[in-house]
Amino acid sequence: MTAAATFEKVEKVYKTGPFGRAGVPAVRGVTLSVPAGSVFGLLGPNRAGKTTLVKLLLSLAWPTSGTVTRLGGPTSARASLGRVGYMHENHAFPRYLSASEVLRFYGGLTGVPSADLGTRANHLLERVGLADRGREPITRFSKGMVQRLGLAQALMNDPDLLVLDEPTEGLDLAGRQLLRDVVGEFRQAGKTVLVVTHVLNEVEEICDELAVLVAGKLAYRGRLADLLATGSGEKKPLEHALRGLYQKGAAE
Ligand SMILES: Nc1ncnc2c1ncn2[C@@H]1O[C@H](COP(=O)(O)OP(=O)(O)OP(=O)(O)O)[C@@H](O)[C@H]1O
Repeated sequence: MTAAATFEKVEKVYKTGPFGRAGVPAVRGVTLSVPAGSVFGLLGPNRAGKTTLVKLLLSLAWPTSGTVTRLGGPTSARASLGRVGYMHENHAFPRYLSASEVLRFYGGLTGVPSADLGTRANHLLERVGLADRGREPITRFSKGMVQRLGLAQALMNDPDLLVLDEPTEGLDLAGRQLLRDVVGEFRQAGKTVLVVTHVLNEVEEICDELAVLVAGKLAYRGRLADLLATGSGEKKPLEHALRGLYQKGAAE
């Protein structure tokens, strides 16, 4: 099976302190493959290294050692970034832009031909329920509206790999359904979705496979169904299984 992303013996130590002499180990010896066509969850407690793995995948950071591949090539091959959509946890869109301008700006950055930017932006504004607000400055947007715009932005380049970081944060029920629909379309099209989340319902509803990081190390990699089986008989099987992994990982 081909992989949308691979991490091979990856270590990431952030340099801190005067002259970068101190180091924070964020990822410790992670070997992991995200199969193409899967809806893959990345879970772990706070500071586990989840965002760091995503940054390594998106060339926003570089491993201290080990190798990371994206869509079949090294992450240094920037062209493949044009096939990735990234819905950030905290969108920092330029506040002076309108929603439509945000989409056209980011679409341009990810290689959407300029002749297609307007049509694509209008289509996606409609898709995420913002068709009547496209000309408004986003300073007037609520948190949920910015989140919907973030989803539209991640879809501008019709990506093969969609990375969602805490995607349901701030979304109402209709917004969550929209997100599930989008993920369903990716699954049907044989495309890959990588979801970083703390929301367990979300994991149970959309993910096929998952990886659990604890203190920078891989604590579990496998099918959701198999992890759920380890917590079977419990009222909240996934929560029970994860709690066990988190405790074991923290003690190592
Ligand atoms: N730029 C940075 N410089 C120094 N340390 C960093 C940097 N970014 C992250 N870290 C540290 O790396 C570790 C892992 O952080 P990371 O953001 O990857 O975790 P996370 O699993 O995404 O956490 P959360 O669930 O809290 O968002 C933490 O100890 C964090 O303080």
